[in-house]
Amino acid sequence: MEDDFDARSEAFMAWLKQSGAEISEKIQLADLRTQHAGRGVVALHDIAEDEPLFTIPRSAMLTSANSSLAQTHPSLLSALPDPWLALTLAMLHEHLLGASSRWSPYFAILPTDFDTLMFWTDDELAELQASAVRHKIGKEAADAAFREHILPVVRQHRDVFFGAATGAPELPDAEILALAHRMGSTIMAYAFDMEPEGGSAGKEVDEEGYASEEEDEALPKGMVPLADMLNADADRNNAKLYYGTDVVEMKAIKAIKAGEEIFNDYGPLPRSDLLRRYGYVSERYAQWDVIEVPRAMVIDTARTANKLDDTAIEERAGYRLVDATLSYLDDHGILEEGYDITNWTTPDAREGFSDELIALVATLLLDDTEFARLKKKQKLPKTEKLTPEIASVLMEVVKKRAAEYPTSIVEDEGTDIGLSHEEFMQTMRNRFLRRKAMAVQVRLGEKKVLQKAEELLGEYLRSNNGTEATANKALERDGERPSKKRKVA
Ligand SMILES: C[S@@+](CC[C@H](N)C(=O)[O-])C[C@H]1O[C@@H](n2cnc3c(N)ncnc32)[C@H](O)[C@@H]1O
Repeated sequence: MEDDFDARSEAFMAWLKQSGAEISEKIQLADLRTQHAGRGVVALHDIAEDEPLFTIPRSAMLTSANSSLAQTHPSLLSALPDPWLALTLAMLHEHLLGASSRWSPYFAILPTDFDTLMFWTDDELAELQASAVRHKIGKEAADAAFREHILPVVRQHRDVFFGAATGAPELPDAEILALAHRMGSTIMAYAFDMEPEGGSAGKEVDEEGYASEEEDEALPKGMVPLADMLNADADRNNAKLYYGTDVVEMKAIKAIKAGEEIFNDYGPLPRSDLLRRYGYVSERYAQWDVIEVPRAMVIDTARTANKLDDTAIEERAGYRLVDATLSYLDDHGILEEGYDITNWTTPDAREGFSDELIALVATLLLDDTEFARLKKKQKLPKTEKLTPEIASVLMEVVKKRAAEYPTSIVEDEGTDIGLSHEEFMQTMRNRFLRRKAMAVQVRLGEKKVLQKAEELLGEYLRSNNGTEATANKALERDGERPSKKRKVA
């Protein structure tokens, strides 16, 4: 490779050691560009489980509290509404300081361009077809936040950001915003949540130890040099960052063989979110792919199945086109913008659907008397098992959602099957082809979740006589309900 890639890696490692980091002789910062994975950390020798890989002093981390701006103008940072914006401004200032920044050798190895969805063109985004991730990119929201909170601060404090203070020439608004996006996106893909000593204290985690995205967003962010050079590949994680008082420590959590890559854990993300946040996809994340079905689609489908009128719908679901009212389901925390259908690990059709989605459909399928009884008891329908009526509605939703994607699984699979390594690298070097290939993986994963849903719901309905059950629903509502009554609450 003919650029200064290796020289920058070496300068970074030397700077890190001077900053007080202790780094095991058994690991190396490696050039993984032939795998299209930038830099990564690899084992040079066998490493035992629990062995320390490196220790970074908290003082070497780039946090808003450690930054140069915090030393000279702390009020500019404390006035910002969240930790992400504070670190964005601190990093923007540090970037303008250039060679005078304490972190300049670190900045020299951080990315300057990204494949995260924020930076895709409309044509590139169109390759994601009907993926719900297109509505979650947050580009406008980030842009609005930078215009409201970053740009005015930089403009009002020209003397802090430009000229003699930093050595940087004054920049036009568009360039300041572009820099803010670059720093903001670096934080999204590289920063760690700065947990207090002892790990995830204070934040609520699920049974697998992951906090919700909202929970994570509230934590202070910090850039941890070298810890953020670890790539991730779903469940291949073999190292973990531990938080001490003055240092953070990366330790092996499994035995690692010489030559193997050392991986962190970015979480159980569907490929859509991996692409949105980190700008890459890998087949191993397919296990966490989801398809989101919009609430309105579920409600419309259930309403048609149960012939509910608008007043009844509004009372049950708070669904009104103009003015969403608080409703029974909303009060019970059931109403979400959309519902994720997740991948199956068993042949049980019920598995991929959340309790909230089942509760929504089940409530909308109740007749008036059942609904009144449920409301009186302030309960929700039971959601442990599917019923043929619920399965029929879900089947219809799944088919409607699948119809929103213009190409089939077979067509998508034809686009990138059997690439040689050279062809793969060729694709990866071309920005449009690379992004298209990643978009195809995302949309294909979502279609496969839908395909599985259709297959398992179909099997369930065939063995539970679902079609007949749906047809009976209208009769039931007209008072000809068969005597075999389903207990719902
Ligand atoms: C925390 S950084 C890891 C270091 C990064 N490779 C670098 O060179 O700066 C996260 C970024 O690394 C890349 N990355 C991480 N895991 C990867 C993988 N398994 N395959 C390809 N790229 C990966 C993505 O670009 C991601 O946004």
